[in-house]
Amino acid sequence: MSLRASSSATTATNKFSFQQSLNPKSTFVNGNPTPQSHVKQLSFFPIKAQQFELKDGLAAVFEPKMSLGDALKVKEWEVGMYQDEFAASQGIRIRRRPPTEQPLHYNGPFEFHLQNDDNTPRNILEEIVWYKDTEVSQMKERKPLSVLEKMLNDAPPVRDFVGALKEANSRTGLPGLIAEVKKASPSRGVLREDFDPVQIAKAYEKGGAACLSVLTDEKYFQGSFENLEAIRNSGVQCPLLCKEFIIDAWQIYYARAKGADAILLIAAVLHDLDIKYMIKICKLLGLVALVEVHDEREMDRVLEIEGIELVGINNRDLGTFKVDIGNTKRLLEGERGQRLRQKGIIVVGESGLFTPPDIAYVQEAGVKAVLVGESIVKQKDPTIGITQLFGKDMSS
Ligand SMILES: O=C(O)c1ccccc1NCC(=O)[C@H](O)[C@H](O)COP(=O)(O)O
Repeated sequence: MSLRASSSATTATNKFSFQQSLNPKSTFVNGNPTPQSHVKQLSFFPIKAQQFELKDGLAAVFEPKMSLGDALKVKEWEVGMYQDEFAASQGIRIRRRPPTEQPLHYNGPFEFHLQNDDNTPRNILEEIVWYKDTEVSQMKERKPLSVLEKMLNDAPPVRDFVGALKEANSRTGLPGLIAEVKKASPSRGVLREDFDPVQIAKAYEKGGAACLSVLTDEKYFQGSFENLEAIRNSGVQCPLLCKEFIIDAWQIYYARAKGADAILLIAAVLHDLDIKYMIKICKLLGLVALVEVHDEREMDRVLEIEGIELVGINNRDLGTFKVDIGNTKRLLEGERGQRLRQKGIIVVGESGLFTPPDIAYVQEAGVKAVLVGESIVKQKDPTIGITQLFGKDMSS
């Protein structure tokens, strides 16, 4: 197998190699199983060929003479280096995985890890992403794409997420509601002890929610894909957003297989090439992506990407947990708001919405939909929670 490839990262290269990562055959190199971490890393950038400057100024490219194992190690190192560098060039501070492994230290019979800047997440979002990286690798091993293909054939048909939001907005004159089925969160702890996801979903639907957002992350939100599947099979008609930290295209296929109609892409975590590629996969599967931004720079990046139908403005800073609904207004002011309208993008106001004046404030700023969790999931009867949030019965 030739390891020679272009040394520059282009869209085409990424597309090709991403597809390679989705091919279950790529878990084998020369017939031998490849450690999953290598395959994942293989999926991004090609190995750089060694370039030598010749006397006449021409560059010659040589096939590196090294074992495949060594070549993969070099590649792993390169991928880690370039991925974060590339993301950083777009203002992304979240590192996809720890820059260095935690070295083991020995002291007599004890072994321990020393913490340093390179192996300690800078904030909760980075911690979630690092954990997700390991979790997804394990899930992919258990359910490679060949298995997912069969699950996808049996998946329920996709429902029109954007259509449901538009319909609710024109029917009520208020932003369409994406009601969040969330048991807990890192910032707020457990929101509801008696958490029955299907019962809550039914109560939301009865209260007039246009769509539902179902947390599937287990470690930090106490959610699950079983919850998503159970809601989808319960007779609830609302389209479903799989609220997950997506870092790998495999997760999109998995979400669809479990009944999702929409998925979340967080611009603070994903660089532009990832977002573009993942949107293509969504379109292939009939899903819509809610692309979430928190600041002007993320909004500007997203405005340059074609094919986006839904942009969420998160009022919560996922690094610091600070919530400010003024963020929605700030990001929709002036030219940005104008460009979003020209592109026909539906804007979703997310987080920290508790009262009818909050809803009026973000609606005034330009949102056509809102994503709400805490204020309605905590109510004894979430149906009444929705009526209180909007100040009117949203079901008719
Ligand atoms: O809410 C958190 O603590 C959190 C931490 C890290 C990543 C994401 C996080 N939350 C996701 C959300 O932003 C909310 O679930 C969603 O927008 C609803 O917010 P709310 O109505 O305030 O519950």
